[in-house]
Amino acid sequence: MIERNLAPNLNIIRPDAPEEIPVFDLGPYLLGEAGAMEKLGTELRYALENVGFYFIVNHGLDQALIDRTFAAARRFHDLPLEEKLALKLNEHIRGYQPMKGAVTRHSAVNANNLPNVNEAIFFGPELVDDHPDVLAGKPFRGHNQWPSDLAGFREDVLAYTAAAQAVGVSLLPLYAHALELEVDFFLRGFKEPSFTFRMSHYPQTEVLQDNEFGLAPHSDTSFMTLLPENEVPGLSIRLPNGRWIDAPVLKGSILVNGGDMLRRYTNDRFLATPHKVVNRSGVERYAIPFFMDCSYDFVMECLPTCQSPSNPPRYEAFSYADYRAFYRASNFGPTLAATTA
Ligand SMILES: O=C(O)CCC(=O)C(=O)O
Ligand SMILES: [Fe+2]
Repeated sequence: MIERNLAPNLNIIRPDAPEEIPVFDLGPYLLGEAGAMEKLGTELRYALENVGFYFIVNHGLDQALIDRTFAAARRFHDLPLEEKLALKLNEHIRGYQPMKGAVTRHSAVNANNLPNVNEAIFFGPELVDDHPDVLAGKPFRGHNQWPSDLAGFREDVLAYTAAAQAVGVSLLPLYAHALELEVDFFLRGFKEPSFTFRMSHYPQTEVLQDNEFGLAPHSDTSFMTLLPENEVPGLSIRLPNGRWIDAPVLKGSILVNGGDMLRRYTNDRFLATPHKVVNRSGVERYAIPFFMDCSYDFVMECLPTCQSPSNPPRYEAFSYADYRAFYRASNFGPTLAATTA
């Protein structure tokens, strides 16, 4: 059972916390240069203990594929509403969530009460019809819903999610080093990563009500979120010193952050830093965050290097499905669907 202790460390404002989001060049590490893994891993520890966000550059994800995926998000959201509504979000977090279709109630930093001014379509791992989990009706293990009439869309989404997953997995040895664990520690738990891939559309909005956002202040649920650089601004981040900053723009980068599953797994050692979106750019904004988690059946037990007799585990062991079910229940509003990622 997951208890409702949502995010204690978010309430602690640390005036001394850094204001900069670190930038990591993955080039030498991906080439296997001696010492590169240890150096980056140590820097990653600092980033996740003190900021909760970092940029990666030279990450190996093809920019043409990123561009095509942004274009695919636009093409999807340009479809007539009836076609999108035919793919209505199902209980497995796959499908279309209409504009203002969800309230982010699950937030430790703001009392959100108005629906988010965005629409989105969600995908998860593509499972074959006779996958044992599908046949068994396991939660969050259903089918993706694809638009019938959008040439190349499915191929682009599948190529992008495979590529983003490869980037996420390539970072896992750094997380292991950061947490003083054997280098392949997380690779074992992430053999078949769970993920949610979200393609969001934020219409440009000049006038917002009080407490209304494109996406209200929230922390992600994920172990790791990968967000490719967006040419349209709108994302801001609440740093651990309590200050909101606009996310810096860094050409060709991917912004990575930790969510609540990482925070719980690390006994609150690594941050799940809140962020929000408001699109006042004057143009339509699209975003393609990839939320990556461990294998479906893996159980996250408080990491050995994140506990001690004076710092015992604060959370019971949990699986991806346990956390998603808890999140859905705690985020569910009386009339509106829960937000999903
Ligand atoms: O739109 C963005 O830039 C960020 C989106 C986000 O934070 C989310 O979908 O969880
Ligand atoms: Fe987010």
